[in-house]
Amino acid sequence: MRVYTCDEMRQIEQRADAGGLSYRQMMENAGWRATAILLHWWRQSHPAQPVMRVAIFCGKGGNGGDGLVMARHLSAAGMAVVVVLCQGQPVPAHSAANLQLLRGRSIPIYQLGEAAVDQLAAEADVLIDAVYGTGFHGEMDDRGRQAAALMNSAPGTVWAVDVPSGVAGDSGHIDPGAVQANFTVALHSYKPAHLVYPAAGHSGQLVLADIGIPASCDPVQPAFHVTDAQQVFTALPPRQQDTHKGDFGKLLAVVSSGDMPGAGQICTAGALRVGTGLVRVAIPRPLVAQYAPHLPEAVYLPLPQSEDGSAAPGAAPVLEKALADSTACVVGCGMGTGQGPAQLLQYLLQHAACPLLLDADALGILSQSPDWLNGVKAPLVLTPHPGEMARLLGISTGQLVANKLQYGRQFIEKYPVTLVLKGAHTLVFSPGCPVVINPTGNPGMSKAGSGDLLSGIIGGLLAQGLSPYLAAVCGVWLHGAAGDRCAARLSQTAMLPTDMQKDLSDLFLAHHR
Ligand SMILES: NC(=O)C1=CN([C@@H]2O[C@H](COP(=O)(O)OP(=O)(O)OC[C@H]3O[C@@H](n4cnc5c(N)ncnc54)[C@H](O)[C@@H]3O)[C@@H](O)[C@H]2O)[C@@H](O)CC1
Ligand SMILES: [K+]
Repeated sequence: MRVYTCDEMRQIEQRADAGGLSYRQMMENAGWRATAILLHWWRQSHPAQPVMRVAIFCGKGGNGGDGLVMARHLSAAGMAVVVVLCQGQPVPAHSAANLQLLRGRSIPIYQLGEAAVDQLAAEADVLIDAVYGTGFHGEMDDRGRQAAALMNSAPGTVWAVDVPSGVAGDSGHIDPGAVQANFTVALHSYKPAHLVYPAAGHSGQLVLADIGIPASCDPVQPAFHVTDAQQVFTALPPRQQDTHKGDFGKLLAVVSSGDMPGAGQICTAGALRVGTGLVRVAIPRPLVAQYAPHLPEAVYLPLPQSEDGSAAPGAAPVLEKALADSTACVVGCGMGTGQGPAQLLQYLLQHAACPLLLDADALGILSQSPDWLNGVKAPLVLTPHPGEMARLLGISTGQLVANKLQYGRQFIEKYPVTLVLKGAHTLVFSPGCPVVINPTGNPGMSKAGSGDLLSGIIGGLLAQGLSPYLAAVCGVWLHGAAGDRCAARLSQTAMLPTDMQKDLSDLFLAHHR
């Protein structure tokens, strides 16, 4: 799946133009393809109504030019088209030329603010948002907001060309007046804002339009990447015949306290289900009897327990031998945030040579002392949800969510870790790598225990020798894909993280692993 930034798109278009596909032709192709897609949808969804009433809201740039091309083709197809110029006359020559082509045809052209426009918007079956595209920056001006408000309040279906107006294609910043589209026709490639939530929620259903640009014009190292099954199963080598458990890694899981025994159990199961050779579980001693019947494959490292049910202060040295013998370590799931767990985390950060995954309570402890990340030798993977990430940064969850890409990038610049920022379309940030957008998963996974399973999956892949970046990217994809299978089997409402273990095995079976 192609995802290119607005800047990359400009370079792609430059290369296409230099290669002989003119800007004017690209605009013609964009308007023509978007028209074909719209007509196909209309004829499928409204078979008894041959004439669609369309109001096309055009800005002054290239996006508006696409709208003007659509006006010509929709009118030629017999649709009742009106054009509303929202920012006066088009500026780029190829947009202006397309306005010129409309003169002399029976297509009414209005200026935004004319009395008839409100009524036309209210009567339109389809409203086309061609106000701003990849050139949008900053805040919407009054006219942009006025056009967006008309489209958003109209009863018809809103189709956005390229990007819903008011949504910044790269950062995903959403202007308060932004268009809420039912459909968005993305030109040549998806833009980050189509896939990164909450901006993605403004696009409605996405349709990708080929506008004739050859793949040779695409960037060699794009800034974003969307994971697919092929990448995951290439990174996970098949298990060879002549192997033993030592070939598949040893994971140390430092997890659980008295009131959260399940978190560590789900994490451990996740690690085992992705094929880890050996999982050692360090938990407060009284929990061992609870765990063992459910997870007989695990090896237990009992820790002294404090009164609050978590590991007691002074327990850390118990980990020494197991840590030295591990190929990865997961810390946090349900372990508590008191003095004992804080000491365990600090010990692991100071002593681990193997990759270390920090989740849940480990992130809670870390938010009190983020400087603990300085000077850590072990490769680190952090798996916060937005609330945990906001606490780590000392900002509100709202601030974080509105600017996920910016905060994620800044964080890995400050601390060279692999950051898995969880949520719909989880993001993975890792130094020197493209930002990865995960396409799998569904709202049925928004349940306690889901993150613990993910930690176990990524931890297990780390233990088997995948790099932090690949372990995170593949782990997040597998977790979401198992969730999608589970939702199809049990419903998003009823599915549980523990159910997803079966789907994880089905997923491996389906890919002959
Ligand atoms: N460059 C090309 O060759 C192609 C461009 N195409 C279309 O052109 C779009 C990009 O065109 P443009 O770069 O002209 O820009 P846009 O059409 O996205 O932006 C419209 C105009 O609004 C201005 N603007 C941006 N932010 C504003 C704000 N906050 N307040 C007021 N005005 C603001 C921009 O400077 C621009 O003049 C693409 O999204 C796509 O729809 C397509 O026709 C395919 C080919
Ligand atoms: K638009």
